Amino acid sequence: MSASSADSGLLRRTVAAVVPPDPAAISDARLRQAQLTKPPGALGVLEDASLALCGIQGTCPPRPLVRPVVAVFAGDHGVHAQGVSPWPQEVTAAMVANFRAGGAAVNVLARQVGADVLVVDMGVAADLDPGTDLLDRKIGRGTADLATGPAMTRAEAERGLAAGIEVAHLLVDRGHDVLLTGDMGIGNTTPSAALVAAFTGADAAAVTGRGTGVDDATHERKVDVVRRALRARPVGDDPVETLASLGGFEHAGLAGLVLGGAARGVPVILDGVIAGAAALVAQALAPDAVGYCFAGHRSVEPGHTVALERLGLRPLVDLDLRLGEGTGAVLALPIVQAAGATLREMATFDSAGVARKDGRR
Ligand SMILES: O=C(O)c1ccc[n+]([C@@H]2O[C@H](COP(=O)([O-])O)[C@@H](O)[C@H]2O)c1
Ligand SMILES: Cc1cc2nc[nH]c2cc1C
Repeated sequence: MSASSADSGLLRRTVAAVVPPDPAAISDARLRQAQLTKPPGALGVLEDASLALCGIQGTCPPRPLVRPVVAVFAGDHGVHAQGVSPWPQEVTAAMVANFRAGGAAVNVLARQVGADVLVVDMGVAADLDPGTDLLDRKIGRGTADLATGPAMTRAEAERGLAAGIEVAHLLVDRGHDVLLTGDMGIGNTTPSAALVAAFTGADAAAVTGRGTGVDDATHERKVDVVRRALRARPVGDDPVETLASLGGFEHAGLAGLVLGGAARGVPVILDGVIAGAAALVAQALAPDAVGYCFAGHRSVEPGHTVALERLGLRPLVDLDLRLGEGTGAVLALPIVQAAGATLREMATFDSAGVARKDGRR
């Protein structure tokens, strides 16, 4: 079997394995929520998150999330040649080294919450030192330039999706019970904007932001690149082709991680606009996969808000972050954990002997 048919086979099987979150566990969670010693609804979004967690795990109350891991998918982008980022491409590889040394923001935040950080090389344009702290899934040394043609071949996009699925299986097999998405790739807010525009129909100007902090001229160039790519290669109804046309290797890996996590019944906490764009790919392939996702935060990038609306996910944290790496997902982890803990540990009106609103005991 060729690599490409093995990849498309894994993708097909994974999509078929994604079932909706367990409705019985969700309805048990709703009943239990109503019995907890608080006015109904008073824990707000935590209550919704607790129901979602029960659905994902297929049990009520939900199991505690004790083995979190951030998978940081890294890749470079041919579209960098269009001058869409003020940062040199070498920063991608340099930041990967920083993640591995434990010095990046995501490492600091991950240590705060006891999460492991694992880097996945999806296509960094440099040779990286091998090691157990790095998964080598390199598809190429950066994608092709999406401004002048498809960023990836279909086979490359399928390779990336399959790699992400395999990473999900590997991490769950290692005992991780919640997967957090991270990304690193200079230039990757441009393909993210293009994917969001492609999957939502939004205008390029509405979804293209300032990424790492680009000036007005660079921002205009980004919008133009996204608009021209969408015009040159109109979006069809095949999500893998759209991913290949406009996306990055890390988007493919992240979309695969979402599909793999959903297929394994494990919650996935999404980070910012790169993860949001990738989740749109996963949603187009397997709509029920979104039921396994939490939106960790809302990034400053305008395309992220558009993506979250299409995904139907409410961000748990909104702190004007625009870093990526998984930082927003990591900050949201304690909120998801807290949601489960309240459902698991709070007393009920009956157990605590607290009178209900109507005076009934
Ligand atoms: O997560 C986000 O929403 C986000 C928003 C802006 C920038 N980033 C990060 O910044 C890099 C891409 O920015 P740029 O300007 O080079 O396209 C890449 O490494 C991303 O992880 C990430
Ligand atoms: C320094 C730096 C760190 C990053 N982390 C994620 N994206 C990044 C982009 C830059 C430029």
